[in-house]
Amino acid sequence: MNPNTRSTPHSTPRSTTRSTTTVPLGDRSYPIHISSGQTDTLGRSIRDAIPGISHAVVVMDESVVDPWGDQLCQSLVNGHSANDQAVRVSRIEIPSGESSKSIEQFDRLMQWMLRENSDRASVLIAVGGGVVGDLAGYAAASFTRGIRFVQVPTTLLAMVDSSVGGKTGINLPGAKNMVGAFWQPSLVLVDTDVLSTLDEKIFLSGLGEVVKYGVIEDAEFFAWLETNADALIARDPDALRHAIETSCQCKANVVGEDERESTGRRAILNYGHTFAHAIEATAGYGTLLHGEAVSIGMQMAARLALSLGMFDEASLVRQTELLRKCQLPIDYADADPAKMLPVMMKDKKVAHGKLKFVLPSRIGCVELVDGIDDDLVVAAIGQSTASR
Ligand SMILES: NC(=O)c1ccc[n+]([C@@H]2O[C@H](COP(=O)([O-])OP(=O)(O)OC[C@H]3O[C@@H](n4cnc5c(N)ncnc54)[C@H](O)[C@@H]3O)[C@@H](O)[C@H]2O)c1
Ligand SMILES: O=C(O)C(=O)C[C@@H](O)[C@H](O)[C@H](O)COP(=O)(O)O
Ligand SMILES: [Zn+2]
Repeated sequence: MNPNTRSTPHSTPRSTTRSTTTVPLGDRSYPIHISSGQTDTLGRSIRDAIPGISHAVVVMDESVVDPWGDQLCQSLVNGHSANDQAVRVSRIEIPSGESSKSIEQFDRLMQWMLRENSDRASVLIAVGGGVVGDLAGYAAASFTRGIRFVQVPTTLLAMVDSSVGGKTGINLPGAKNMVGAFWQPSLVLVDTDVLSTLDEKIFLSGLGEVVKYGVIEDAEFFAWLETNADALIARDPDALRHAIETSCQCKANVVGEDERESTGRRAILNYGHTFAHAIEATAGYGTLLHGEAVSIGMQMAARLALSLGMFDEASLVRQTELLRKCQLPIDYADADPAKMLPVMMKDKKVAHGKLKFVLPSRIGCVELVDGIDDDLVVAAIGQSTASR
């Protein structure tokens, strides 16, 4: 584990009303507030955190408008004292699904923001999962060259990963997240109550990124997940809170040390993603959920590390069993190395034509490795199809 990260033992603590983790980025530092039972005051919290807000641009996944988006807009308008100025609220719905991380939806958003007379003082509020967070975050980074924005994540995956760290963007047909910007939010507001309307399969996909944190950085957390996977799947509030807080803390630490993925430190968050993004792009965006593709991708990466002699069989079995417990896919019968390899060469970790992989050396530790023979990569993908 990195010496700067938290080292508390992973017994499950009792939930408290609200906890806060800070993403440490100097004068651009921001809080992640994690609460439960406060969905009717989210707008109030935004007004408290961003005093003087007069125009809110609320970008919502169409599936979360009723009730979460509506509640948030209501409390933005109502939740003010006599001294506050009124807030004008512009709201737009984004079609659900990965295909909305597109140039078309980005263009639609920009044109609409202009029609709504948005300006540099407007604050964009993204309400949804990673798709809306990434798309709306990129809109915030781009409109008038950058306006403030707030992330209100509504999926487990968005709570533990995509709402934190400022990677925003959209997909190109042949490459995930290929167009975008690093643009940090001013605030992340997590309320676990919003998960009550989330489908089981989508909830479980978020566990893919949660397991990732255990493998890349925190062996104790990994062991805690092995013991508490059932509680998490049952959405036990204390287990859920602990998993979200630990994941956010890990991501906040890493982002604080390497905001723009320039030293290699942040690249560890990309564990499993070189394979996962190639699966998503070749299967067709939305065929697999991102967290599912990450689960399969981590298995491919771990098998590759095993074939290089840098990871041991027992650790691979532990990862496989934990992902199985989380009811995540561990293989992808339709994986096609011939199609995936060219897409993998579009990975953002490619530099000077060389691809780097994030590979585990043990549970709790990964390394960046380049110069790997294509045959070994093809074999690691092939094992995914062989076990069908
Ligand atoms: N920026 C980052 O650092 C980062 C990190 C991880 C993933 N991502 C991106 O995030 C995306 C995946 O995010 P996701 O898994 O949240 O997918 P998503 O945003 O597509 O949401 C999944 C589904 O859940 C629905 N939904 C969302 N919240 C709901 C709720 N509370 N109740 C009912 N339905 C709800 C949505 O309509 C959608 O159909 C991918 O595009 C991935 O690349 C980005
Ligand atoms: O925040 C990061 O850094 C990550 O890599 C987190 C990933 O879970 C996430 O899917 C991210 O969007 C991937 O980034 P990319 O740079 O490979 O597109
Ligand atoms: Zn991811």
